[in-house]
Amino acid sequence: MSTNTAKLVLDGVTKQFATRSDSDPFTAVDDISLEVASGEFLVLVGPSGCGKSTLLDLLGGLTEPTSGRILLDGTPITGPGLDRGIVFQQYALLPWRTARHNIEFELEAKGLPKKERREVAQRYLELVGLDSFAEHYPHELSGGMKQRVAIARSLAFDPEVLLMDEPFAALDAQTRESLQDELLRIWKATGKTIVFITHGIDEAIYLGQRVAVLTSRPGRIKTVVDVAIDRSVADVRSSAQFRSLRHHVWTLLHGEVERARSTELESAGASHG
Ligand SMILES: Nc1ncnc2c1ncn2[C@@H]1O[C@H](COP(=O)(O)OP(=O)(O)OP(=O)(O)O)[C@@H](O)[C@H]1O
Repeated sequence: MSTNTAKLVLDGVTKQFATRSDSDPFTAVDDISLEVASGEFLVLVGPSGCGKSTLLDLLGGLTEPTSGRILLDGTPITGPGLDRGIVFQQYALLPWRTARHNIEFELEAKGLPKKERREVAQRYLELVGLDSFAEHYPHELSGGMKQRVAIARSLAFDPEVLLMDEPFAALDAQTRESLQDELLRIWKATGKTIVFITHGIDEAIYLGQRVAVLTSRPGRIKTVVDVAIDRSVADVRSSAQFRSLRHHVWTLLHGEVERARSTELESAGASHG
């Protein structure tokens, strides 16, 4: 049930897709109920195809639930809105605009006057450590820098909720780790509510205050794990607490991956039988 402090409430959310044949619709997300508190960093982790992106699309208002409801500050989400910023795996920057102008472009749509656009873009370029690359075009930036611009662009809108769909998946390990640190710093500085999707167990535990583990098809909430670790120690990922949580989440996920594999084998066997 919803509480006053919940930023997002998912209440019995199911999403089905029509299939080509006359058979039953395909259930991608099944009866998910979950609350995300204001200012919380929640990570969704689950096996491939379990409905993570579908869930994020639902939160973004890009698609509607078949049943159940999603509330933002107590009001049902009916479509995309400036109160939610989405960061995808792909950078989606305009190639003919500089980093600065990519950020300013979206603020134009928001109707901000020129001077203010410039100031806001500058602030967020600084926040993601790219002020000296402001006049560079996307092709002159590394993958990590492009993703920083994409994050800065989303933040510049000042959305209350940031929805991130595997934003660091395409990056090398070092860049990913430094962007994870940067995101945590930004989250602490801005107090945004973040819903972050990943395949990576380490990434989930490193970033999340809570990690929601999804089941394989259809996607349901298997468990929500509280990440109570001491983040002030050096090399958090090597700490005993971190390793124990990693093992816990790995065990939960591994069971789901095995289950998905045997279901696939069964249906392949049935269709050949
Ligand atoms: N528009 C659609 N029409 C039909 N089926 C869809 C549609 N979108 C997603 N699906 C199906 O729903 C299931 C969940 O997809 P989704 O992309 O949400 O999973 P995911 O957990 O994000 O996967 P991955 O981790 O591999 O990115 C998949 O089986 C997918 O084929």
